[in-house]
Amino acid sequence: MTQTATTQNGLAEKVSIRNLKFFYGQNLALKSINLPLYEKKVTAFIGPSGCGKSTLLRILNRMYDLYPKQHAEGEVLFDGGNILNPGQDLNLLRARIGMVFQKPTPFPMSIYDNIAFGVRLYENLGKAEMDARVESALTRAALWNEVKNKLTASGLSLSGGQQQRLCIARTIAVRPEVVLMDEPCSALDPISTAKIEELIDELTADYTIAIVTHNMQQAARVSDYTAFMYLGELIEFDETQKIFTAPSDKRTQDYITGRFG
Ligand SMILES: Nc1ncnc2c1ncn2[C@@H]1O[C@H](COP(=O)(O)OP(=O)(O)OP(=O)(O)O)[C@@H](O)[C@H]1O
Repeated sequence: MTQTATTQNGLAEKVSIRNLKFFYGQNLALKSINLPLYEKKVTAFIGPSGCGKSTLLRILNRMYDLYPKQHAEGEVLFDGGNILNPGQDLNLLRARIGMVFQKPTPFPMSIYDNIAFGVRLYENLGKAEMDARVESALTRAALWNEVKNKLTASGLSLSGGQQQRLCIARTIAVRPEVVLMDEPCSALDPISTAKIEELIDELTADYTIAIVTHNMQQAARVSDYTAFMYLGELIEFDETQKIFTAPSDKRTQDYITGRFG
């Protein structure tokens, strides 16, 4: 049973980040961040290089656990539980909070198996059910028509833009609740970028999405909420339209108008 807190503005907080600090060794990279991710909304993280956007995203599915000497303090509440707790089941967490990386990273296996591989880790589906799951994930990721006749071809044989859509299909095939995207279009041409942006728009019907982007226009186009970060701090969080038309903080204003960063 999913529990989600509803806030005063009527939106449900799928993830609540509270007093979050993050350390690389002794270095404090995030300074007490407080932020909601609203359910079935897209939240963009923007800010100059090194401000902590990727660090924040990687905390949300405990990617940092793979590295010694990195640790987080505070709370990241996901359906009421703190995912930073040592007892958190990381496999389960990563099935529920999936991630798409900057560079498309298909597995060196067939298009079909790229999708089925992750599903098999969590579910024991029969052939017909798995076929249906693969088709629906590829359809949701707007890739089915391009690959339906070559599902046994290697995922690596696809173009960069197709590979990124394959990675998105792979992520949603395990039916996560939250999808994290770390600059998902930075390695793509404008047409593939437009496809991914359309896809993000469609996915928001079912998923809560957090996206890191350097591209201001992209943040303005795809997100409902925007968090502006600077030097490890969250400077401003608000509706995207407000951030881009009437930000409260001068540093946000300077950044979105290209005065620094
Ligand atoms: N593996 C690491 N070890 C030590 N410090 C790190 C490591 N990764 C990031 N940092 C530091 O943490 C801070 C935040 O980095 P992060 O990559 O999260 O920023 P970012 O906003 O995503 O930057 P960019 O836009 O350039 O990707 C920076 O000061 C960076 O130098």
